[in-house]
Amino acid sequence: MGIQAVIIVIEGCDQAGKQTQAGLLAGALNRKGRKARVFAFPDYTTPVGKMMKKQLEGRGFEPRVFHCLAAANRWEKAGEIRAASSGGSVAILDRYRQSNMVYGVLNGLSRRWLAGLDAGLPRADVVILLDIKQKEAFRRKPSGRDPSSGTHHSPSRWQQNTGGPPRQAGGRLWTRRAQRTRCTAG
Ligand SMILES: Cc1cn([C@H]2C[C@H](O)[C@@H](COP(=O)(O)OP(=O)(O)O)O2)c(=O)[nH]c1=O
Repeated sequence: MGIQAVIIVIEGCDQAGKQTQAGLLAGALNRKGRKARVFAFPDYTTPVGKMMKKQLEGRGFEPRVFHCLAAANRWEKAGEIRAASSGGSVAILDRYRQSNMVYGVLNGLSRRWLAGLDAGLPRADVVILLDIKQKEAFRRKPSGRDPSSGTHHSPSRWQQNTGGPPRQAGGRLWTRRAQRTRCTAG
């Protein structure tokens, strides 16, 4: 029997170190003789990614449009992710559908609606959540946060939407989704 496809997702708030850990993991797998490719989302190089960038930079940030685009951005890459995770190779995803769920809920959107956008995409085998405190995230990046970020809005706004501070609410959602993900990687 051949080696299973492996998709590893690394999630977490802004500045959690996702890119760094994705790179380290790819390097470690390469040294063990496994092919590994890192995909970072949003991928701003694609046509949809360029639209996301405009949404993040523009004044008229519209959550429904942004989260649709974020899902479409993954669909643009679905074929490449499938190819990169086949035949014993590993696809490492720096943010994936879990981000849309967490930030989407924090933006006041329904889980069902958000889940529908990503339904059918390649599924993760492992989801790793890098959990850092909001204070530490702000220490690493004090300003210039984008409008979809769970640390962008004032705590009171998030309190209204989620019943808790962003990291806590995000953490709970991320954890719940991560627990549901069956771990099949060896
Ligand atoms: C991938 C993704 C990101 N996001 C949010 C998280 C961030 O606040 C924002 C931008 O992502 P981020 O990881 O901060 O990208 P970069 O640092 O390269 O600009 O988009 C979603 O809301 N849904 C998604 O599916």
